[in-house]
Amino acid sequence: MAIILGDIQYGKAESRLVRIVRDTPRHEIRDLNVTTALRGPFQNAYLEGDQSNVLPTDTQKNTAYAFAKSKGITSPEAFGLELAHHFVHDVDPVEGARIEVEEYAWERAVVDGAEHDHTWLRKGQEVRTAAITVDATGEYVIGGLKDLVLLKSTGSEFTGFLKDEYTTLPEEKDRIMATALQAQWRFAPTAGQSLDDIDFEAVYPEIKAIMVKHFATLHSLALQQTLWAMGKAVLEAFDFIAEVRLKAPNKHHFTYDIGRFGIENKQEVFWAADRPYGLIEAQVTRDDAPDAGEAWRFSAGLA
Ligand SMILES: O=c1[nH]c(=O)c2[nH]c(=O)[nH]c2[nH]1
Repeated sequence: MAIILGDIQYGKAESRLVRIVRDTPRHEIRDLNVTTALRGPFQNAYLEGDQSNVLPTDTQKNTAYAFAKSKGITSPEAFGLELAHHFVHDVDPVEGARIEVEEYAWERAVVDGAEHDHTWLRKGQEVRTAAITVDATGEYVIGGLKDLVLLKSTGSEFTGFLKDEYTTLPEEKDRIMATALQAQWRFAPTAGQSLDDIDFEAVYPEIKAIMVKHFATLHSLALQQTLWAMGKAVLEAFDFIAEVRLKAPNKHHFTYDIGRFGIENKQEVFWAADRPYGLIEAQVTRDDAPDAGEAWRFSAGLA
């Protein structure tokens, strides 16, 4: 019997990085949480304590801060590609890099009816995510979001489900449907196109809008059906997106029994339970999608 070292990677997780562009009185802000992970011949660091191939995680962190100024941040995806290219192409032993980015959005404060130049309020909505991998097999970019909290107060039902001796759930023709959506989409440039041709900044709000629209407008027979509609619509809208992965906790809202107090409840008063929750997941893919390769191999699970 031999004990072997399996998969390895190492890096700096969750470098909080804020970039202000202040070339004019009207500043711009990007607020990121950056995770880097390197893959390559680092076995001897584990087996023998030999650091000769190890680019310190501290250096990886420094590189992210340096690039925030020298390369700028046009999008989480493009920033991740810059970092991944650098580690793989410029740092000799590195064979692969995985960069995961979260972005927290800010909106300008409105003061006396006008947008302020250098004061922002944190936007309370979703966190934008990106996961970038570069290695000898190719380059992979995944965009995404998480914690997009959505609720519709009608237009959702759940009936006709399988029942056995343990089923107590009543059929519901008109219910609240709510979730905190996590979605990730894999970019796959079409023929003649490269990742650099994709306008990640323009695509992000459009994907979010498509998903919100289908959540709102589909009369939902189940959260499963809603996820399918959202994922399919994104693929129909963008030929350079190959695959969408969705994860949706079903944030149950139970009609509260105020009949016990002689008060009728016509879907007006609910108990919003936080746990347990149904967890509905789906992958929606083109049947001719290029191979995902290393795209989904994760590091810190941030994105
Ligand atoms: O949209 C739903 N899907 C389910 O699978 C399910 N199961 C459940 O109890 N409620 C719901 N709602």
